[in-house]
Amino acid sequence: MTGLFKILIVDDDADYRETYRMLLVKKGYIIAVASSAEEAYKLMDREFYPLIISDIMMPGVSGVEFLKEVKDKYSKSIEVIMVTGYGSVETAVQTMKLGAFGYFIKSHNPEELILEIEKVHKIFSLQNVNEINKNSKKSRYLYTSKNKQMQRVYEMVEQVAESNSNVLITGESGVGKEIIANMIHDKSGRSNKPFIPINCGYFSTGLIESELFGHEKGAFTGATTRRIGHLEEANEGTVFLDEIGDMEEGTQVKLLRVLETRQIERIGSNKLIDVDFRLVSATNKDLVKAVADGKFREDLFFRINTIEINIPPLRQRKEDIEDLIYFLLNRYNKEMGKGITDIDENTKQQLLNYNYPGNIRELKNIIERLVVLSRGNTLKDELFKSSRLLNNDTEEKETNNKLSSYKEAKKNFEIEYIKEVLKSCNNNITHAAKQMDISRRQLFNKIVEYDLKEYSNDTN
Ligand SMILES: Nc1ncnc2c1ncn2[C@@H]1O[C@H](COP(=O)(O)OP(=O)(O)OP(=O)(O)O)[C@@H](O)[C@H]1O
Repeated sequence: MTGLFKILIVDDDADYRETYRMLLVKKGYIIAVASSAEEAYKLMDREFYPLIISDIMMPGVSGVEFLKEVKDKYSKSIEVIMVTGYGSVETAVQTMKLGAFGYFIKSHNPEELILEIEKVHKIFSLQNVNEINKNSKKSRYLYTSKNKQMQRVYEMVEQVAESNSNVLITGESGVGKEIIANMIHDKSGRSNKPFIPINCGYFSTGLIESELFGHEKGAFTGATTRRIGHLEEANEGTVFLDEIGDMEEGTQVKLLRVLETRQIERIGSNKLIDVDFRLVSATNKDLVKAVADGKFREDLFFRINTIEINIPPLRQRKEDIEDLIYFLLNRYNKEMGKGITDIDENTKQQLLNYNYPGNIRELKNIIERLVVLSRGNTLKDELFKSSRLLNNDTEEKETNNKLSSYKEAKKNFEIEYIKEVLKSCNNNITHAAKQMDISRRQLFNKIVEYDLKEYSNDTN
C-alpha cells in the first residue's frame, strides 16, 4: 500500500538522499528532500509530511534537535524515523524516548527501512490526516480580517473552493497568496489529495517543463531515471503555480494545451496521459500589462483567471496589523517557549505605523526577530536598534531625509541576505543556494547582478 503518502528525507549527504529518494519513488511514495533542518522547515511550512526520515548527524541543527522541533512546533502526529551510522546507534535509541518512531542503520538492508515506512503508513491510513493537517495550519495563520477587501477575499475563497474553476491570485510579494491558495485547496473537495506548489521563477525553461510534465529515462542528458511531473503527481489535487508571470512563452503554450485537453506528454514520450488537477496561479506582476507587452499569452491569461482574487497590501489594511502582531507574538511565544505577555506601548505604535513594503512576510520576520531577542516578559522598543528592518524606516529617514524606493529596499535586503548566507556556507554557492531554497543558477545570476563575487569561491 503506497497511495499518495508523502515523505520528507532530511540528510546533508546528497548521495544518500538521492539513493533513498529513488528507492522510495519506485515504491510509489511522494518524496521531498532537504539537505538540512532549516531547508526542511521551509518545506514543512508549505506542506504537511506525515513521515520524515532524518539523519542524526547533520551540520547546523542536529537530527536530535530537529526531531524535538518537529514534535514541539509542528505536530506530535508527524512520525520521524532517524537514520544513523554504527557510531551513533546509542543516540538513535535515545531518540525514541523523544518520540522518534524508530531508527535505521545506514549499512543495513534498505528493506528494513521500507518495512518501518509501511508501518507508519498503515497507522496513518487509519487516522484522519486531514484534520491533523488543518489543525496544525490553524495555529500558524490568522484567517480573519477587519478589512472589507480582505473579508471579500475570504468570502470568495468559500465561494470558489467547491468549483473547479481556475483561480488567479494577484497581490504584492508577501501578502499571503500561497496561504490563500492553500485555503482554497483545503476547503475544496480535493482536500484529501495533494496540494503541490511550484514556483515558476525558480526554474530554467527546460527544468520547469520537466517539473510540470515529467520526463522519460534518457529524454535528455542527465535524465537517468523516469520522473513523474507535478501535474501528473497532483492526481485529483491542486497545483499552485506561483510567479506564473515568469513562465517562458514555450512553456505557456504547453500549459495552455494541457488546460484545454487535460492530457500531458512526458518529455521524451509521445504517449498522452490523462491528468486531473485544479489550477490556482499567482503573480505579483501586472499580467494585463505583460499581455499588452507581448510577454504573456492572452489565451493563457484568459484560461488561468476564470476567477481573480486580489489580495491588498498590508499598508492598505492597517486595521489588521494589531491582530496580526498579537497572533504572531503568541505563535512565536509558544514556539520558542518565551513568556512574553505584553508589548511596550511605544514599540506597538512603531509596529502599527510602519509601512511594511514586504507585507505580512516582513511583519512576521520582525516579530520573530523581536521574540528571539527579547529577555523579559514585555517586547521593548529598544530592541528595534537591533532590527535592521525597522531601522530602514526610522534612522535612515532621519539621516537621509528620504525613504528608499521599494525596489531599492528590496535590493539592499537581498544583498545583505545573500552575503550572510554565503558567509554561513563558507562562500560555497551550491550550499548557499540550497539553504535559500533557490536554484544555483538563480543565485549565481544574483551574485553577478550585485557584484558579490568576492563573497563566493566558485563563480562559474
Ligand atoms: N494570514 C496569515 N497569517 C499569518 N502569517 C501569514 C498569513 N499570510 C501570510 N503569512 C506569512 O507571510 C509569509 C508570506 O506568505 P506567502 O508566501 O503566502 O505570500 P506570497 O504572497 O505568496 O509571497 P510571494 O509572492 O513572495 O511568493 C508566509 O511565510 C506566511 O507565514
